[in-house]
Amino acid sequence: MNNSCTNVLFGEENLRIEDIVALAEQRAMPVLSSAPEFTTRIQAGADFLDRELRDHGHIYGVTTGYGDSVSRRVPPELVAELPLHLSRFHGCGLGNLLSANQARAVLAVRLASLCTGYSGVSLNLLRQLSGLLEHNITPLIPEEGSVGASGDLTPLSYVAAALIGERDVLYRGEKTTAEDALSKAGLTPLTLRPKEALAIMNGTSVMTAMMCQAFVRADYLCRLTARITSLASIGLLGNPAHFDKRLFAAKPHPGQARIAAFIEGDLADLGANYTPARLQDRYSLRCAPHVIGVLADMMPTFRTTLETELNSANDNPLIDIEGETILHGGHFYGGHVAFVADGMKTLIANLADLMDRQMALLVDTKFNHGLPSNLSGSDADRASINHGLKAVQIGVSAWTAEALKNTMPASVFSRSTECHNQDKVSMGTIAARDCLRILQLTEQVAAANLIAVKQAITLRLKNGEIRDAQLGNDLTTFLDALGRDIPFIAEDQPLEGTLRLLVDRIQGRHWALYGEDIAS
Ligand SMILES: N[C@@H](Cc1ccc(O)cc1)C(=O)O
Repeated sequence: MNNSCTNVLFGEENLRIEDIVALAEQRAMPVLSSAPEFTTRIQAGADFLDRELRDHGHIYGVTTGYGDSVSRRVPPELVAELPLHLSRFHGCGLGNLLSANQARAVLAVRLASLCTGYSGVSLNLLRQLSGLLEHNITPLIPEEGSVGASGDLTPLSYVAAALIGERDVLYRGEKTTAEDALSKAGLTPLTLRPKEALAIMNGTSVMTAMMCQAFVRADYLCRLTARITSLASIGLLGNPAHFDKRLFAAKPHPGQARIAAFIEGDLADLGANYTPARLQDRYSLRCAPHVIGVLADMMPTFRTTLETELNSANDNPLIDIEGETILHGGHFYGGHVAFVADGMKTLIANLADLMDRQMALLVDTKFNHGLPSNLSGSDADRASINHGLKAVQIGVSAWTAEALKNTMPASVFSRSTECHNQDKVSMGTIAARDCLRILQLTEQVAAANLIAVKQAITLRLKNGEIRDAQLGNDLTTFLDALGRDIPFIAEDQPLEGTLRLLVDRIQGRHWALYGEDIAS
């Protein structure tokens, strides 16, 4: 991971997923464009809204109630109070709070949408939103309560609240009131102009933020699973010919071919004298590129879809500045993000399942071609009391089962809600939360497999069944790095600490893997 701090410019070029992740991980600071085209455009949107209100006096969400309450007319003397009500009546989120990292991603993603200039918000609002990021004031956002169409209304109401100095935030690592944090940071609580609460809340920014972070984790896990497959193959005395590029030219899914090439490269130094234990390995080795490759092939599509959403005006109504019109539609609908999340979570859970099968082969003397039971490295006279990785493998089964269970698509569970105004919704935020949970579980499975493959290869080297030189440079460097984190398991020992450390390493994208992202 690159730790140098850069700037991410809002209001000019399209943003990339990595920009959002860098802001979330505090490796970047937001900068609002000072280009006259941008500031003029934003100002023009706010001015047009003011004019519309003055001249015609009838705008959805400005002079009407919200959603199904559209036919309720708000008299001019109450218009100014309406945004505050929207932010407050949606203050009903429940469940776990988003992490500070996630909350920063949400702020950044919402800022990106508002900077497209279709929401009619003031420059002042954009500055305040950017100010929360700059001063690291992160709203405490409960993760439950969004149906993902009508936007992430409830979780985003916590962003609106922080901007106006209501509810709680994290500031300098401490929980405090938004009012207190704004004052300490030298910011003035925002007074919401007409439509501004709706503009902050009426979009897909929570699910999109979650999926930007999921995307980067999925990319790393995709490559890590290829590396684990290489090591599992050596540990099981597998056949490297399964990854021959001629095979993959004959069935040329590009992502699948890349994964096969990664593994083929890892195994290239095994040499002509190496004799695999079987002519054809079981599918969890032989078909690994076909499993990992599906994710690798879908990642570019996931990127395009997420980045289109990220750089879009996901709000309603939109202000068409050039045409001086108000466009009423449904751009708060998170169907695309929901599908990316539902699709990605299935592909990630398949990686968990693949690694679970690989580990099952490694620990079982019926399949592991001469390795000790449960990969225990104990001396022979103490083998009767040592159980090696038995419990870790049971854990892997549990994490895998839970990951697979969570693959139930969320997007098909649309509920008609809000007096049947929102009678078809995306459930994209639930899908994104599932996806993050599945990523966590699969990272745990990968951590366990790292212990297993490292132990298996160490045992092979000890027994002289393979030689150091056969591992090649990349695998040697990787195994050396693992050796600094993972003990050789001779006598039984608790491995929770090692597993947690490895999960942190994975989430921090600690090891360079194949020198490239899958979907860069
Ligand atoms: N998303 C709705 C607005 C809305 C806002 C808040 C609600 O509670 C309900 C609906 C629309 O644009 O039509």
